[in-house]
Amino acid sequence: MIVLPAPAKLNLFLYITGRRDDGYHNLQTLFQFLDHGDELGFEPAPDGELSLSPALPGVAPEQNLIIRAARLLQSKTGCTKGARIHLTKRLPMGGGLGGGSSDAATTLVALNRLWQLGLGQEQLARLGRRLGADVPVFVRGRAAFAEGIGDILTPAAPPEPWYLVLHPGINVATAAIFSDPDLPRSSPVLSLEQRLAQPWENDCEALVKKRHPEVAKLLGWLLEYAPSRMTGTGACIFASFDNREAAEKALAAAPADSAGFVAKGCNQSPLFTALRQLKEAAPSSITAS
Ligand SMILES: C[C@@](CO)(OP(=O)(O)O)[C@H](O)COP(=O)(O)OP(=O)(O)OC[C@H]1O[C@@H](n2ccc(N)nc2=O)[C@H](O)[C@@H]1O
Ligand SMILES: Nc1ncnc2c1ncn2[C@@H]1O[C@H](COP(=O)(O)OP(=O)(O)O)[C@@H](O)[C@H]1O
Repeated sequence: MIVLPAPAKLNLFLYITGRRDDGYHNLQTLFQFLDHGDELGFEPAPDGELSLSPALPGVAPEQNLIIRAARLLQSKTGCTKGARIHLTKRLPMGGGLGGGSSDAATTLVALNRLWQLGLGQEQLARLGRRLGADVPVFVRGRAAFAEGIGDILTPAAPPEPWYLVLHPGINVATAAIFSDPDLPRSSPVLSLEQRLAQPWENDCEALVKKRHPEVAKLLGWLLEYAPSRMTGTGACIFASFDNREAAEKALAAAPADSAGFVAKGCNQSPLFTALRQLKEAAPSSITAS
């Protein structure tokens, strides 16, 4: 069995620069990975069989991005091999941490190798884009400044601090935020250098705080410790710290109705770190790109 991580991401900043004819929005956002996330195990199975265990509560297997990624790979390549996939789910769903997208990306990368399909990263990222706007950055595995709908990527190397990530115990539906008339949609298009030099903000934050007072309350609490923001369309918020101990200390004091974790920011995805380690351990069974 191949076991690989599906790390979380943070949107260190997120600006909405316009609405497109297809209903999607153009963004300027900075993605960074965390050394915390889901974990997936992959075993070969015969006759194109695909199974996922355990099932995710509230998500039918055929709707799960893991099965959808595997089916997309089968149908695009005509591959008749199958897989049994085991999921250890740690990331909250609808938390703005990209868990579903990361699961899909890890599935594409892992099955490309398990089934020896030989697709390149570019092809996998293009397939991933059909599953979700956030999938390509996880397939590429490098911290990035993203434009377009989040899929036009320029590698970036922001500082890699320790983060405290807190979840207020509610889920935010990405589509509901993007369809709200009150969402600001007219941030200017700036260069990466200009964006990095300005204060880092999230255009979705004020609206999510208004719709979900739980997010506003928790953010108010965290701001007492360190500069804090929301990731993606929420519901999770994060603050950066110089060291792990300071982040752990804030976590220990967090309100009882929140949940959270401490993790390190990573400009290289833990998925690719794990693939390299696997390659070093057994060069013939798996290759990292
Ligand atoms: C905005 C972000 C920032 O990371 O939010 P989070 O989901 O992580 O919170 C993501 O790009 C989300 O990516 P992902 O979750 O893959 O989005 P998708 O499944 O493709 O789209 C969900 C819905 O969000 C809206 N959407 C998404 C991305 C985008 N650039 N413009 C949009 O308008 C669309 O209404 C779409 O129906
Ligand atoms: N493997 C998966 N993990 C998480 N969510 C999934 C998965 N497959 C499908 N979904 C659906 O995608 C939605 C968004 O999930 P997720 O990526 O965790 O949130 P976000 O985009 O806010 O970070 C979930 O609410 C769920 O309905």
